[in-house]
Amino acid sequence: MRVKHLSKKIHQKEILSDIDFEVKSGSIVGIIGRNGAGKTTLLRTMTGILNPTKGDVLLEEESIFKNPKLKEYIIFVPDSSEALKSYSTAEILTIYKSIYPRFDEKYFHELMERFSLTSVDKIEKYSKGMKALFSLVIAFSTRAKYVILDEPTDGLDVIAKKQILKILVEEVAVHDVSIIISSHRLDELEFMANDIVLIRNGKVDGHYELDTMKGLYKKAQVVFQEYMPEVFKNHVTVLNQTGRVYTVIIDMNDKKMEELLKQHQPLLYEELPISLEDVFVAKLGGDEFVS
Ligand SMILES: Nc1ncnc2c1ncn2[C@@H]1O[C@H](COP(=O)(O)OP(=O)(O)OP(=O)(O)O)[C@@H](O)[C@H]1O
Repeated sequence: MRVKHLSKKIHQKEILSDIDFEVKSGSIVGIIGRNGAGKTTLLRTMTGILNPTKGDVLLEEESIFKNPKLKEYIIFVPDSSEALKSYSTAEILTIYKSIYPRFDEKYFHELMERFSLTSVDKIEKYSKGMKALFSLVIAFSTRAKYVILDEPTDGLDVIAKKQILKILVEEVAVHDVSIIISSHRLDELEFMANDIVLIRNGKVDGHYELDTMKGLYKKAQVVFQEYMPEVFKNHVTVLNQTGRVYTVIIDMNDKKMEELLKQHQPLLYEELPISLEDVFVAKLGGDEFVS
């Protein structure tokens, strides 16, 4: 799937601007960014629910807007299943079977059984976790090649989250599905995403392979004789300070760092494993970050 120079205006306000990236087949792409960055608008446009103001979404070089039949290969799971709450499981099954010609009913029943989901006369009878699982059961039963998920584990307990993460990884491995997932849970994305697209103010701020992204920064614990010299502070992102012990993120492209370390001779300099969340904070700037 190629998102090609996509822009979207809503009420004259530019929400997305020249978004351009590719989703490789059989990969998991994490869409990250601060609240209001434009992630949901991007996902809704990639699914064909919203029309772009400019640009396109291509499947095998063909526009999903010019050839709407291609939308059968894409399914969007929004972050709340409120819309269908007064329908029964059987009614939802019928609706999706009519929209998705490759809907696999056998697989649907298999997944329902696997997640111990029983049929109900109204989806609102399901708990939040059961609704989230049911949405995924429907999504994967459509046999769509691209499954687009908005905050799939938001507000769920640990067990439900684990069940969801497991089915996502399995679907990619076994059925070669591609998953595009917007999440504030960077720890979860870190566990499964191949690529990360960082959205900032409606623009792509970076598209990285996860491992490459982590290689751009180093995390370290540093202790100085006195407090951290100001010049040093200007070159790092301080994540935490306890007394004279600082946990910092260092930009690997900052050539001045090596020199500063030699010059100021910290009493202790110890590298720590870096997480996606650390990189996010470093990129979007310390306390500017709101999860
Ligand atoms: N229908 C709409 N009318 C007006 N403004 C909108 C509409 N939909 C989205 N926006 C605006 O577009 C911007 C991006 O919203 P969007 O929901 O895409 O962000 P997000 O990154 O998904 O945020 P969050 O992480 O909080 O869910 C926000 O400023 C929002 O107010």
